[in-house]
Amino acid sequence: MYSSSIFEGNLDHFSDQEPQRAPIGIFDSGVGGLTVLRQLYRQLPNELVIYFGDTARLPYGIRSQAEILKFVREIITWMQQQRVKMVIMACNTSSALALEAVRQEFSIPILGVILPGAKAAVEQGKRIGVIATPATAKSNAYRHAILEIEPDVQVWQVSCPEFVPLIEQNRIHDPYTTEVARSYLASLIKQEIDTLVYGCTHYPHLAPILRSLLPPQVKLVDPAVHVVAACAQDLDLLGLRNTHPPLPTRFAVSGCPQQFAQSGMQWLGYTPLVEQVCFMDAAVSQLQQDYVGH
Ligand SMILES: N[C@H](CCC(=O)O)C(=O)O
Repeated sequence: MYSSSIFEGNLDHFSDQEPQRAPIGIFDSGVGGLTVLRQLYRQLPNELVIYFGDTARLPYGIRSQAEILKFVREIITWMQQQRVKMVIMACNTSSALALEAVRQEFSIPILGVILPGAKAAVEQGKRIGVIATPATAKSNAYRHAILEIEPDVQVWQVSCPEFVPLIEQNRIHDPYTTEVARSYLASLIKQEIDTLVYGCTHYPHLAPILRSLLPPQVKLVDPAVHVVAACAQDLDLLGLRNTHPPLPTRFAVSGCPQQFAQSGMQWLGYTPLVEQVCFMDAAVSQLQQDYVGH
């Protein structure tokens, strides 16, 4: 399982003089991973972070496993070149479809969000709903992880294809988003769930809407909280926790930096400085998006 898998790789990567000072790499398709970054600021305020958003190729949730695996390999290779000490996949879709494969391929510790989220869910309830991207729901990753930890619970998963585009387009306060959320939650409310897992890192951005639609007794589980707690534990185990004062987070995207800076601002409380990283394939996706947009 996940904690022990960290020690399976070789740790040559950490032979730098002060490996504790190396950054943690966090990635997502877009602004979803900022929900994980916010947790990292709360729980591990001394850590330096490199955040990557693959905005030229989002949404990930409608991609095939082969595509996700290719993207994730590219991102982790780039992060290794930036000499990160650990990677957090702040993306459920990547964690569901690519985590196991890349853990075999890279020596660097890589954390996914699904197992920490599943562990937290079974501590909270017995009738567990999971809202997720189409790819994550189809993979059954949450169902399997939850039932492996606790077979004596029930799990319902709902695929929510419209959420990520609405969040990325800054349409959270649009009444249409509330209507979409109402329809996605209907079957879960009917099943009388007692716990709801955010099975996509974008969804905590919708917390006020989801909270207002759910019965008050339903507990919300945000895997971001728990993956960062696991990260803290693993940094301690590896002797990699940074105790020096923090440096500013470095942000990079494959798409338009200005757009990310603008939408990221509302979640971060400051305007991030964003650079562009060019992966060949992502550049082609961006050109296609630009072309469709004109
Ligand atoms: N935020 C990601 C990706 C969503 C997407 O791009 O579809 C996730 O947790 O699944």
